[in-house]
Formats: sequence, structure tokens, C-alpha cells
Amino acid sequence: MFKAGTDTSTIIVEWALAEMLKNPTIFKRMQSEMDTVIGQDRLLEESDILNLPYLQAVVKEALRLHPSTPLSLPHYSFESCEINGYHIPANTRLITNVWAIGRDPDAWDNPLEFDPDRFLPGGKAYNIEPHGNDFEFIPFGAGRRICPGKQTGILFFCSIFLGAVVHGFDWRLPDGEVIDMKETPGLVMPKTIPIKAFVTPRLASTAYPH
Ligand code: HEM
Repeated sequence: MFKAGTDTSTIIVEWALAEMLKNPTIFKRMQSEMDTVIGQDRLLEESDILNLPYLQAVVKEALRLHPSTPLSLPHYSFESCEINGYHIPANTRLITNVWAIGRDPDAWDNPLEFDPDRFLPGGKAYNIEPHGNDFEFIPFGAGRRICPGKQTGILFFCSIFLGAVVHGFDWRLPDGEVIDMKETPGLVMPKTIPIKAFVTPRLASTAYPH
């Protein structure tokens, strides 16, 4: 249970940071939203998350483009069935390519672009949620075996962890460092090369625990 919740969430946070370090405008916009809502005298708290739509949109965009379990978990048909005209025989192992679904050009405009605005009002994906009802966006799976930790995963692990490190610190890549976006395939899909960056505190010193 701990493994299912921690690897999956830290992978999302690392991919979101990598995308934002590649695109500092997104990074600055998230910091600016957080400065407006939280200020610079205290750390992010859970109750702030609902007031931070841009942070939530960044987390969703990271879940879309870099789902931590790219092939979800294997499922198995005990009985034969028809799905969208496809016949699934009994006793078949079924694998859903969540990674490819999140990049499907029939479902997403400019699918390879990291664009959190698509999840904000006016964006085409504004009403699309990762809760298992919108099949173009199923990073937590769908149906009876949907991830039981999805709320905790999005809220506590991804939003609070990502929000805290972006609000609390400025991030700078070492001179000449370019973010490498290679993926390591497997049951979970972390970055192959971890992020290397300098971080410096940006809030009032009293905001940090001593
Ligand atoms: C961003 C974070 C997370 C992602 C992307 C994620 C993704 C997934 C996916 C795709 C599945 C397979 C669903 C299916 O078979 O259709 C799954 C299952 C599962 N997840 Fe998560 N998960 C996350 C966080 C968590 C957390 C925080 C917990 C626990 C606290 C958790 C516990 C589990 C468990 C126990 C299962 C197996 C459920 C079953 O087979 O009935 N996950 N998760």
C-alpha cells in the first residue's frame, strides 16, 4: 500500500517539476498564484489547495502526459464480453495503455505539449477529471479496481508536495544543464535521469520549520 502510493506520486511530482523547469513561465505562474493565495509568510496548507486552480491544473497535466503507471495494472476477463465492438474471450489478460490514451491526438489538442491551461475554465479539458468516468484521462484506472488512493494521491501527495517545493523554493538548473526527458519503462515510469537543480528558499525565514 505504501509502495503503491509513494512511488506513483513522487514520479508525478518529478515529471511536473521537469516540465516546469523546461518552461519557466509555468513555474513562475504557479509561484505567483501561490504568493497571491498564501503569501510568503507561511507554508502551503491542505486547505489552500482548493483555492489554487493552477496548481491543480499542473498536477492533472502531469498525470495526463506522464501517468506513473503507463500500462495501469493488468486485468483479466473471467467471462467473454464485447467492448466497443471488440470481442474479448474469457481468460484473457487485458492491458490498458494509459500513456498512449493521454497522448491520443483524437482526444487532446497538441497532445505532446505540457499545457495546464487545457484544464482551466475556457480550456477544452476543463470538465475532464481523472476519476474514472472520462476515458481519455484514466491515470488511476477506472471501474471496480480503480485506484483506491486516487484522492489521497492527487491531493496529499501530488498537490501538497509539488505545491510546497514550488512555493517554498526557487529552482535553478546548473549552467549548461538541459533537462533530459527520457522515460524508464516498467510497471511505473520514472525519469531515467533525475533532476539536478539548485534550490534556494524564497519565503520569509519564519515560514520554515526550525
Ligand atoms: C498519483 C498517484 C497514484 C497513481 C497515478 C495511481 C495509479 C494507480 C493505477 C493506474 C492503479 C490500477 C487501477 C486499475 O487496475 O484499473 C492503481 C491501483 C492501486 N493503487 Fe494507486 N495510484 C496512485 C496513488 C495511490 C495511493 C496514494 C495509494 C494508497 C494510499 C494507492 C493504492 C493503490 C492500490 C492498493 C491499488 C490496487 C487496487 C486494486 O487492485 O483493487 N495508489 N493505482
